[in-house]
Amino acid sequence: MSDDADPPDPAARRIPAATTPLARLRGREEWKFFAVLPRASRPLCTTWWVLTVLRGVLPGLFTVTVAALVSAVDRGAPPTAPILAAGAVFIAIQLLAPVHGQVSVLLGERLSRWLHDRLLRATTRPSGLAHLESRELADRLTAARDFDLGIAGPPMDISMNIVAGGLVGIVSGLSQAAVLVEYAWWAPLLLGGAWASTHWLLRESSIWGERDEGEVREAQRHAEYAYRQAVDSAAAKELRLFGLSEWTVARFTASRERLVDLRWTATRLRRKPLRTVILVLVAANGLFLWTLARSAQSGTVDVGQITAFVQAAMGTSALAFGGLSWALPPAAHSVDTVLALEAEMAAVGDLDAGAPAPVGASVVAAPGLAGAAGAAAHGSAGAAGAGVTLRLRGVRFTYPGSTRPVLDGLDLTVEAGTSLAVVGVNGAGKTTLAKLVCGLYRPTGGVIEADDVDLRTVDVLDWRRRVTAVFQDFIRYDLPLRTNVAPLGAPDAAITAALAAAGADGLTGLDTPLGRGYEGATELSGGQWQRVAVARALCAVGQGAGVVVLDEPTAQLDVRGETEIFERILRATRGCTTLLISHRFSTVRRADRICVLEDGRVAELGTHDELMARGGRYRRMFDLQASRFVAEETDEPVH
Ligand SMILES: Nc1ncnc2c1ncn2[C@@H]1O[C@H](COP(=O)(O)OP(=O)(O)OP(=O)(O)O)[C@@H](O)[C@H]1O
Repeated sequence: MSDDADPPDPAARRIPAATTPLARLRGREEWKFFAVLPRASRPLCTTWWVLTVLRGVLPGLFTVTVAALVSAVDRGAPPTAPILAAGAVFIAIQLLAPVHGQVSVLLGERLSRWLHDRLLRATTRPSGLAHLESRELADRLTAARDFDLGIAGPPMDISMNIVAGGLVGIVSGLSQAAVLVEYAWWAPLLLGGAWASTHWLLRESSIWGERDEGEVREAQRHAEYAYRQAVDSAAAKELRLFGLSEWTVARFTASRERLVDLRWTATRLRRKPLRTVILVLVAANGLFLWTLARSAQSGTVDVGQITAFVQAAMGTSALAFGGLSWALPPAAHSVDTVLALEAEMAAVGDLDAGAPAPVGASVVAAPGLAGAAGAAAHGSAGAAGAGVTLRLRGVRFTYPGSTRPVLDGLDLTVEAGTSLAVVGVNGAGKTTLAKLVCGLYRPTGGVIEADDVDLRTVDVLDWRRRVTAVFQDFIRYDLPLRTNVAPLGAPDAAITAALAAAGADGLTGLDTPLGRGYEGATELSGGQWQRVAVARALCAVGQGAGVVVLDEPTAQLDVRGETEIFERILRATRGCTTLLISHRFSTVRRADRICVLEDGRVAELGTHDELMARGGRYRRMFDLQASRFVAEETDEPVH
């Protein structure tokens, strides 16, 4: 097989340009925007369109009723019916406007919700992680979220209102232009064409087009990043300690100013076309009004008709450039990006995208899963899942977008039910190895086998049910302790047993929320949180996981706590296959075997005693840490 193939470039996955006019129309962002509205809410969308057409037609009707009134007065006929009709139309115009506004806002909110659902699906569904680490996709995600962030354009509920106003203008302009047909066939074409040309001449969206999109996205990304730093509590300590508050605000302001500049440039771009627009409008309206005046002089139109035609000529101006050209492009762009992201993220993030399973292989259940289900049924922390033998053969791995292999021909076997510690300098690839074993990435070369079954042929979700882990950057859920230990639920007995095994019993009640997000919540220390994360992994073991990956699980614990908890972990995971990553040799030495990772391969492998006797890298690292440790904490022997 071909190893270290270049990672897929998401930008290369764009859909080819459509060729037929209909396909081109359907490919337009504006088309897609209107096409998704019924999916956000069919009743609201129907009401919105009905109100749009009604509000568009009513001004034309008002013109006709007023003209009828003037004619009646001119002829000396009773004016009651035209007065009542004009009054009814006027009241309808006044009433429908706020109702339409409210419906627009509601529809905009529904659309936002629908887009959020799609975005969450796009980011969480792919089985791997590469889509979240791609800069190109991260930028597109930021652009897509603008309907929510409102950085480059108004938020969706406001956009929807502006779009509604713009569409009403177009329908009403057309209905007024239609009145002019009675005067002359060319009049609606002349005036309608002149006013409509402003949409084309004054398009400000050019600045947000392909040419400048990169700049806009970069400014959006920087603005969002600075904003997050300012509002997230995680960054609060360093911002204050290093005196970075003003600096962060300045960075946010600079990015926002850049966006405003880009928009101002777009506005300036309109200066030249503006002269043309004024010329076109003056010429068209002048020609029409001059012709109408001559008709009035010659007596070919009566006073009622003159009233109607002048009013209709003015009403046709509703066709002119307005909010539609301003609000629709960014809103439609967000929708288009959200729709495209689902496929693009899946193409990059799905583990099997572009990497077909070996010929003749079919997807099978994870090894030992039957045993896991049995253990899960018991629901006790003691019923550990069966371990599997993990075998890595010539494993290579290069991160997407990088050219440097992190793992480069790694051969390693961890026998079922044993523990293996992995040590190595920072950046040696220990966490990467853990992520590969967890099935979060596929190797770019070589094979990982579980009980002699190639993991590429195993359903990744099945496999992940067999594996549990404590990562360095584990999640601290702002939720009750119970949910933190068993997010998908488990019997209380299993949760309590897992907490006890992690030395976290007595921390707080199972129903007490952790973190600051809830009333009556308890805030834990770093070490206490780490015990909760360990309990989560041990609870999964009780539920049937047989492979345990521990990436610096005790880094935030004091030395006594670390020794004690690791003993507990080993006891609770007896029978499991355990991969331990740690820089603390007092923990590492307790593993059945230890491997030293260097240059993407195994440099040394053996038990603690074997490696010490060999006097190689492991021994040097161990002695270095032991001597420092003894110097600093003479009362705490390491051997
Ligand atoms: N998501 C990523 N994208 C690109 N490169 C990455 C990514 N994660 C890690 N790397 C690179 O891969 C290499 C190995 O990283 P890894 O986190 O596996 O090292 P480690 O041995 O666990 O280090 P440490 O002891 O510091 O935790 C590093 O050079 C790192 O820069």
